[in-house]
Amino acid sequence: MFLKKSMNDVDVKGKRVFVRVDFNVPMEAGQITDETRIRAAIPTIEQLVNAGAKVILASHLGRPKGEVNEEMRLTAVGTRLAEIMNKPVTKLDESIGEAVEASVNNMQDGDIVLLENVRFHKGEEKNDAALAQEFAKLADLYINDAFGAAHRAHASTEGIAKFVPAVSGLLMEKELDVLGKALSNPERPFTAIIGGAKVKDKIGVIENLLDKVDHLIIGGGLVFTFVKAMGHDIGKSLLEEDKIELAKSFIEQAKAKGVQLHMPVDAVVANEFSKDAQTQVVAIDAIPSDWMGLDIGPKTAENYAEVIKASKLIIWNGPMGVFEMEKFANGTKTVADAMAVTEGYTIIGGGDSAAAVEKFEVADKMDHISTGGGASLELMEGKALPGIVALNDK
Ligand SMILES: Nc1ncnc2c1ncn2[C@@H]1O[C@H](COP(=O)(O)OP(=O)(O)O)[C@@H](O)[C@H]1O
Ligand SMILES: O=C(OP(=O)(O)O)[C@H](O)COP(=O)(O)O
Repeated sequence: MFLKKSMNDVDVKGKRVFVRVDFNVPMEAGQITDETRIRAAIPTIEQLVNAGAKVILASHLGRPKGEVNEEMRLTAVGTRLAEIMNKPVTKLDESIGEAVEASVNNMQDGDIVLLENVRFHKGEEKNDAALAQEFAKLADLYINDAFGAAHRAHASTEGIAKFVPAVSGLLMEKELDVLGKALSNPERPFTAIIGGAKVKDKIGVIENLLDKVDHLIIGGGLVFTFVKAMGHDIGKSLLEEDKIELAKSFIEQAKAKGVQLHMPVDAVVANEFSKDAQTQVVAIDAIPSDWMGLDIGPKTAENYAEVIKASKLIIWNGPMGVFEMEKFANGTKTVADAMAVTEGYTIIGGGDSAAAVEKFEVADKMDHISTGGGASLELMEGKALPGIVALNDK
């Protein structure tokens, strides 16, 4: 149950509405390479425009560390947004100050202004109250629609909510609704697939999931810490030495809790981390000492696909191998294809798994692709997200 006030609960006509969105899109040479996050915010923006609000959009882009960085301006995002909306978007070069206030004062109902990258100010990530008040000055109402940044307690995601009425946007509600429902009352069998490289970030998730899922599938770089915990040599594969004991305890806990923990039976190993590396498929207990595991093996991939096809709810976060390189893409592709055909409800937890389903052209077969990687992980871990906690209660 979502107990926070929504933009549907308030009157926005004629109001100056500060909307925090997550326009943190990948860019290459000044070009947006994936506009999913812009498109995901459109329903909120459209509804506000149609209701006669003055729409002031704010976002971060990248990690400029509190300084102006020409490559991290939101100019290209503003241009693209105007094209998608088929409507002018006034992109400003600042996010606070007199010039911004003057532009906002000139807005007509239904107009859209896009502020500059809020992380050009040091106070943003420090959640500085003075900066939050500068943002609040611009607005009669605050809407947080930045699900991807909801796990950050920053001036434009959390601080501002102390100084102006604060409600959630449509994307935020949809993300919380889908992820919240899936986790609070899951259809079973419920399967979670955790892969990728960030052992530290994901170990907490694994622990939390052991209380919720029927099947836990582990792959990617982080699986080798588990393989090591099982007593096998892993050669030069990725290892988080200080997490071996924890991995052992998870294997024990999974048994005790009746969770089926699925681990690789084979792996694709390489003599170096390169797209041109020599490769071979080996049993998981036979990784040669000078080689590294860069993908799950074909038998493992098939096993995982079977579990996915027999599940009613599947959440996937993190690739099964170094899928960016052809030779190590099979595990991730096999999982993506199984996600595409399963009758279960499929959720992709942002980040590289979202990129993978795009790459393997099955994105349109997924039931929900979250716009937040870190945010959906923290939600799965059962953590409260500061950007949501800060909103007004219903
Ligand atoms: N066996 C592996 N060894 C090293 N890196 C891997 C391995 N498997 C996957 N990766 C890498 O993990 C990265 C994604 O990890 P991570 O950031 O944790 O996932 P996500 O972005 O989905 O949260 C990918 O770039 C992928 O190449
Ligand atoms: O891209 C984001 O996170 P994600 O890669 O975990 O989905 C969000 O925009 C948050 O960005 P941040 O991790 O720099 O705070």
